Amino acid sequence: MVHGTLYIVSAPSGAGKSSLIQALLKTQPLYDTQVSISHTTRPIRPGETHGEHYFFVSEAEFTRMIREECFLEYANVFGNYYGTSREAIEQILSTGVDVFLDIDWQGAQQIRERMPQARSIFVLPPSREELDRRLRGRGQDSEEVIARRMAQAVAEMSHYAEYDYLIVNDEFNTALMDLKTIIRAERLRLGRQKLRHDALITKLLAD
Ligand SMILES: Nc1nc2c(ncn2[C@@H]2O[C@H](COP(=O)(O)OP(=O)(O)O)[C@@H](O)[C@H]2O)c(=O)[nH]1
Ligand SMILES: Nc1ncnc2c1ncn2[C@@H]1O[C@H](COP(=O)(O)OP(=O)(O)O)[C@@H](O)[C@H]1O
Repeated sequence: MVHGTLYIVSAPSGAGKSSLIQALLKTQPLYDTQVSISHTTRPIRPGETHGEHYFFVSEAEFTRMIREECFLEYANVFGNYYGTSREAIEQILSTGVDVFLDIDWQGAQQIRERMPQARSIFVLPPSREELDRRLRGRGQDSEEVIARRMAQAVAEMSHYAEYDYLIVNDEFNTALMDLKTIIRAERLRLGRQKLRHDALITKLLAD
């Protein structure tokens, strides 16, 4: 069985990474690509569903999961804990499915250390003004929260050079095409193709 690829996607809040991942998933069958659902101690927002956007847990539960080494990575982001379940990821990858992690730069660093074969993608907005517009356009945050997010965005973006790929999400469909191109190229790597086309290669090279 060909092992799936783990993709890390990071971006400052509002750059459009959730929109890109969701649009990508719509074009890929579930047996090819899935997105990991993180655990978080952040309060649930209106419109969010437990087990769909996140698994919303208490700090006591999160601390227990850290102690029992349930997380492949975890980090404190904007004062709340977020973590990726080790068991879920390993199980999905072992069935040959590619998995996307929407995580911050701290989580990305931990994954790179533990799974050097993972691929990482950073998404940048086309300008600070546009990032500000997109945050406001979501209609989700107060003026104070937007100012805080803009400051945090600069801190997150300062880590862009640690990633394998960089996408500027200006025109949405172009950025989506860039994301699909990365995945397609990764699937065409020799190691993966050799396993996938083992029978064909054997036949072609037979005496
Ligand atoms: N390290 C880590 N970061 C995560 C995880 N899940 C989400 N994040 C990051 O936490 C940040 C806040 O996410 P969220 O609460 O959904 O808020 P929003 O994306 O800013 O609206 C984003 O940068 C996410 O990429 C995770 O499991 N691990
Ligand atoms: N290329 C784009 N052009 C214009 N608006 C965009 C683009 N990509 C995303 N958006 C919008 O920007 C807002 C933030 O996108 P979202 O995917 O929630 O960001 P993130 O997950 O990075 O926080 C959303 O309202 C989304 O519809």
